[in-house]
Amino acid sequence: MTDALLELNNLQHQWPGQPRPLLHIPHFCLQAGERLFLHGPSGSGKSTLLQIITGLQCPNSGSVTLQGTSLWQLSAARRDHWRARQLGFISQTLNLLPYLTVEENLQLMLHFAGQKAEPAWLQHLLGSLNLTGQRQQRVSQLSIGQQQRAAIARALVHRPALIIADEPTSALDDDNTAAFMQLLLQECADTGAGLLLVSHDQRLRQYFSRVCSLQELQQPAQTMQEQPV
Ligand SMILES: Nc1ncnc2c1ncn2[C@@H]1O[C@H](COP(=O)(O)OP(=O)(O)OP(=O)(O)O)[C@@H](O)[C@H]1O
Repeated sequence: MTDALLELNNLQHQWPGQPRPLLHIPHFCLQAGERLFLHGPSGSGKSTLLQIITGLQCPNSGSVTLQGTSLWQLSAARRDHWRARQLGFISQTLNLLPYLTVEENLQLMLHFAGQKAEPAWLQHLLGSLNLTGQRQQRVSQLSIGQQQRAAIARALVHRPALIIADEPTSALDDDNTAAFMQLLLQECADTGAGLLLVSHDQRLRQYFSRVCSLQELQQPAQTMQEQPV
């Protein structure tokens, strides 16, 4: 028995037209409550890996196991169901609905997750992300940094077991980055969520218990190096 939250085994992926596999990860494990900062050069495959873990892109081979369930063996409907309830994903493209308000975007996420809004939690979440004044504004009327914070709120609103973030601070200033990280760490501590965050932003490394490069994940399991901070 293992209390692994996320486990990858013999994962391989090659995009059509590429001469060789982009990803080959023999073994990777993230425990519940663990916070991992993953980095690597542009184009090395970090976003591709996150798409595979979040159920958006099927790998060529290998397994992605989440809370003991093999993600890519589920039907598409059950995979969607799992994603809505257990996953909080902050993607580079944000994927908010622009014609809805910030609050409506959050309510929609809660609806998909089968949850009801807790007013105090919504207030705390939006306040922590400095979005109280934007709550009733349409996403299309927000600055890019405000949209990024709204996407963060949406990823956390249903209190997921696994939080995946792809460059979540690319449009944030220092104060908003610090506030976001404080909220994220508090959320992981409160709920025991695991966190996998991909970034080029070296300011963020200090907040993580585990830091590694994608290249290190691609080495055979017995020589894999992890670098504590
Ligand atoms: N849908 C796709 N179809 C074909 N090739 C793709 C697709 N998505 C990504 N790639 C290719 O896979 C490689 C890795 O891209 P990916 O976005 O995963 O890298 P990354 O490490 O996240 O980069 P960055 O740090 O710049 O965001 C690139 O060569 C890219 O062109």
